[in-house]
Formats: sequence, structure tokens, C-alpha cells
Amino acid sequence: MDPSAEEIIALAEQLTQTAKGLASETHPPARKQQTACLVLQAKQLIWSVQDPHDALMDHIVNGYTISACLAASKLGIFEAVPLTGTTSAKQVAQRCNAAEELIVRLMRQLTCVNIFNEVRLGEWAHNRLSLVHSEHAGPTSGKWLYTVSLDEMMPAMYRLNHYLEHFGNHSLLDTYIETPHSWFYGMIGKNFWEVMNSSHDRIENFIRGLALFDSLHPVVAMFPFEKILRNGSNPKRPLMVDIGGGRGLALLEMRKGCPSLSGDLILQDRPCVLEDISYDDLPGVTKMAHDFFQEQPVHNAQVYYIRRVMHDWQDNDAARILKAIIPAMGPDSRILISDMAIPEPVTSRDAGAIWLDLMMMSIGGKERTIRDWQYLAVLSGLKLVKVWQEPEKFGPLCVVEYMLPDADHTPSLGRAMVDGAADENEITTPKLGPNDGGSFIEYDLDSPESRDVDWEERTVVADREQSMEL
Ligand SMILES: C[S@@+](CC[C@H](N)C(=O)[O-])C[C@H]1O[C@@H](n2cnc3c(N)ncnc32)[C@H](O)[C@@H]1O
Repeated sequence: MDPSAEEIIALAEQLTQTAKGLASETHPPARKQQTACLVLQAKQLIWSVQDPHDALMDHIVNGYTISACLAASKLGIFEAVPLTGTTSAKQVAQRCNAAEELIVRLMRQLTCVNIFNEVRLGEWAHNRLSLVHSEHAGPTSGKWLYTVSLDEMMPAMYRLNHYLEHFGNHSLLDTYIETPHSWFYGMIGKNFWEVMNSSHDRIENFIRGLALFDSLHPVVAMFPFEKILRNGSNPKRPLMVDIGGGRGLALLEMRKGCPSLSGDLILQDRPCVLEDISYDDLPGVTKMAHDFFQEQPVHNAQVYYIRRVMHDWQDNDAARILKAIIPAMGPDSRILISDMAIPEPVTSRDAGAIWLDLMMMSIGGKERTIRDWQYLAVLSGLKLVKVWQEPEKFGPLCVVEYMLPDADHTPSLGRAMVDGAADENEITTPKLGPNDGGSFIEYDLDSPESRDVDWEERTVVADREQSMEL
């Protein structure tokens, strides 16, 4: 079980090689990738050599670090320490209107995990790991991500074992109103949105935090809209309906990023969400109150777009949302779902995203694997054309492309991207033979091995396939 000296040396040498490569790399995206690789290799080295009890202790420390971070954030400690220079615990205590001893004890915990430097006894300065928590970091501050992910959502999931003890081990997966989240906040009988809307601060903080996730979840970069929609584009035909579109930011990105496409952009959401959005916020976008469980009123749009919505819903309700769109679809209309496709099997490099599935579990939702997206297509009576995914750029985020089962257009573009040989006109308007079935290939639901995995070591030994073509 314990690694041999040779294995440890090999891991350390691998790390040195990656560090040397990084030192000579100047291209920012490549540097980012190499840095991620270096961090993963460093973690692998630690996991190999660390005493298992020490590793367990690290998890315990993490739990307490989180509570120290949240309390520090609430007290304003991250802002009370100046951007440059140092400050004493006494000054921080005065600025935060809190007891000095409290400040010292919280900052000690943070200092131990390299959030803040204690430059002299009782005197602290920011470092790169503390600054990101602070409003000093401007719009990229992680503060609001923390507020949503940890302050609002985590306490419920942290108590999952108590929830299961109370409701039983077969509960949770078929309810939205008896969830860990609604239970923790004493609002059994209310769904997630009702709990969120129960306080103005709560929903405000949530929306603010969610907005930060926007920059991590692009629209135009994840699907070749202009290439695929070009031939069907027509000023008289709706271009895109953003269903459950929130504040409509996806549509703004679409208009800006795809200038060659014409047609209306329509934002659908609940009336209370749309009320707050002015015309100036969303120039050129039509707002339309619509309950997505009711039949879709906009017919023959090129795209029915659904981002970060389906993961709120379990399969039967997710299928209801999709079935409500089907009667409105034209022969070449597409449903594009931008969510996540959990890699199977997961590995350590997926940890930065997989936690979202547990967060969704706490409110009765779920993230899906490609097989789950396939299942949802069958349940809804749709054809899964392709799952667009570029793990190196966007991790497990993906765009799932559904069409009507007998759709007369399918995007062979994906294949062309792989082959690099097809003529562009052929690509966008392929004519299929009666049994062609488009790019719909059989997916073996019993075999999750979409990655080449060394099961002995449980490490990925080859790159995950990009944009899995189905
Ligand atoms: C997580 S947000 C995603 C918002 C947006 N698509 C984005 O990516 O920023 C889920 C959205 O679904 C909307 N929603 C929830 N139930 C709905 C319903 N029955 N009909 C229409 N929209 C609904 C919510 O109001 C919210 O804006």
C-alpha cells in the first residue's frame, strides 16, 4: 500500500519536470493548464506519502477553516486588513467592531493554512490566498461564491447524516420540499425558490453569487452557434428562447457573440424575476413570463436554450420541462441544455466541480452524466444529438444538444471538426438517409468507461474524449 522509495522519487521527478515546463511557458492558457497539472501532481505526491491519519486531520482542519473564513468574511476581516502593508489585531478588531481575542483566534486558524501572513506577533498582512476573499479584489472577489456555496448551501449538506437519520436512507431523491436545505432552515413543505424568496437578503446574496458563476459558464464559447444556425437564420424566425433564463445574460452574450445571426431573442422566466429587469438592462430582448411546465408558446425557434436549470430538477420533472417544448419545435429546432456532464469515472482532477452535484442534492436536484442525459432524452421522446464538452477549457461543463427524433437536419459539424475534411456547406445542411439516424450512436448504458482508466491505481491514464459524439 505504501509507495516505494522509487515511486516517490518518480512522482517528485515528474513534478520537477512539470515545474520546469511551466517556467518556460509564456502563453497564458497553456500556463494555466500546466499550473493545474503541477498542482494535481503535487497533490498526488502528498496523497501518496502522507500518513492517512494526517490526511484525515486535514479534512477536519478544512471544516474549521471554512467556518473561520465565513466568520471572517461576515465580520469584514478581509477588508479590514489593508491591500498593502500590515495591520494589528487591535486595529482589525476596532474596524470590525469585534473582540480582539476573537479576531486573533480566527486569524491564527487562517494563517495556518496560508490565508494571511502573520508578519510579526499579532500583526497581519494580506497574501495572494487571503486577497481573493476580500472585496479589495474587486468584481473577481470570491466572497460571494463563498456566501452562496458555503453560507447558504453547505450547512444543509453538512447535516446530511442527520437528515437521513430523520427521513430515512431512501428519502431525498424524490422530493423538492423535504430536502436537506428546506429541513435545515425549518421550512419543510417549501421548495428551494420559496425558501430563497423568504428573505430579501437571502435572495439578493444568492443572485449576486450566481452572477459570479456566470463568468465561469460561458454561452457562445461552448457551442458553435454561428456555424450551426447560419443556414436556418431568418429575421422573421425566433433565434433563441432562453427558458428559465434569469436575468437574461446568456441572451446578451449571444447577441454580442453571434452578430451574423438574426431573429428575436426571448427571455422566459417567472414574473417576479422579469419584473426587476428594465429594457435598458436587456436591449433587443423580449421578456415573456412563462412557466416552463406549461406548453411552450414560441414556435419554431432555432434554439430553445436552458442553462443551469435542469440540474434543479429530477428526471420526471426535467422530462416534463422538455416535453412542454416539443409541440413548439420545428423540424430543425434544437434544445440546447448548458449544464454539466459528470465524467465517468471521476478522478481527482474533477473535484473542483463534482461538489456541485452534492450541492444540488441538498435542494432535490442533480448533476448528470452523459448516460443520464441519454436517459432523459429517451424519457422525453427526444434524440440526443451530441454532448459538446471541452474538459481542458471548461471542465465538466457541457452543452447537451437534443432534437426531435425524426429531425431532418443534424450537425455533422462535430464529426467534421474531428476529421477536418468536410466541406462547410455540407456540414451545416447534411441530408440524411432514412436510416442514418444522424450522429446518434448507441450508447452502452451498462458500460460507464468513457475514459481509459487504470482501475488498479484509479488514475486516469489518457485524456478524456473531447465533445463526445453520440
Ligand atoms: C439557477 S437559475 C438559472 C438562470 C439562468 N438560466 C442562468 O444560467 O443564469 C434557474 C432559473 O429558473 C427559473 N425558474 C424556476 N422555476 C421556473 C418555472 N416554473 N418556470 C420558469 N422559470 C422558472 C428561476 O426563476 C431561475 O431564474
